[in-house]
Amino acid sequence: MAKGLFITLEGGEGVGKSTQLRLLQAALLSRGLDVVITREPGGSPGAEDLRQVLLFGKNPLSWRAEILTHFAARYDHVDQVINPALDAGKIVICDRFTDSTLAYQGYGRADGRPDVLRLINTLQKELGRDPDMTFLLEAPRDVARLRLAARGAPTDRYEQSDEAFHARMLHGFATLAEQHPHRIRRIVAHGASPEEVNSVIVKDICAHLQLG
Ligand SMILES: Nc1ncnc2c1ncn2[C@@H]1O[C@H](COP(=O)(O)OP(=O)(O)O)[C@@H](O)[C@H]1O
Ligand SMILES: Cc1cn([C@H]2C[C@H](O)[C@@H](COP(=O)(O)OP(=O)(O)O)O2)c(=O)[nH]c1=O
Repeated sequence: MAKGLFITLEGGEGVGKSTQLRLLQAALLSRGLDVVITREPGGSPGAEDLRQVLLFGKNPLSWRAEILTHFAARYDHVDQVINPALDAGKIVICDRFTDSTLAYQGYGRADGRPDVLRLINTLQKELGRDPDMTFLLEAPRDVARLRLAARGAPTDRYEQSDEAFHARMLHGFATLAEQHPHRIRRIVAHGASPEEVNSVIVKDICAHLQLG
């Protein structure tokens, strides 16, 4: 069976993940590579339904229910979209994946509580699909907030969380990057144009694929 490449983009809101996703798709397609772009929560029809509940549902879920719902969406997305594309030898690039659950639910909501991290890591292990490469886009929170205000999309449950939540979440991403230095590459996502940020990421992917 052909083996594809599974790449994820991570980071706080407004750091430029969606922008990089589109630029990466174009850059890799122009090199003749077969690319699928997708996002979480969502990415499959059923998971997109769950996204509405997670981001815009009127009633807050308990922490266990919130984590299980993110993983219900993720299992459907992996089963119906990500695994079939990887099995067909494609490059799959996903805007957010399990590192976001660890950072937002594990660190942002639960401040790194061991039982919460354990539940997330157990669900991830059972899922059986880990990213091959992860790009963690980093920009100061003030810069990201200005970009979000300029973007003007409707704000979801997580964007409305207080600054202490965001600080814990960003600390979570930094901790994950320290724990997984071979998989997670930290990318400076401010003070440079989207195209300049993109060229750093494309270079890294091409080196991984041993392309010139
Ligand atoms: N390197 C960059 N410099 C300045 N603005 C950027 C950069 N990358 C993205 N943006 C802008 O910032 C806003 C948020 O970017 P977006 O890709 O939607 O972030 P995310 O998906 O991480 O929330 C968008 O309006 C986008 O055009
Ligand atoms: C995948 C995932 C996302 N999230 C949050 C992070 C984001 O605030 C939100 C997804 O919103 P989205 O608009 O896709 O991201 P962004 O604002 O970065 O462009 O869901 C979690 O809390 N846990 C998760 O497992």
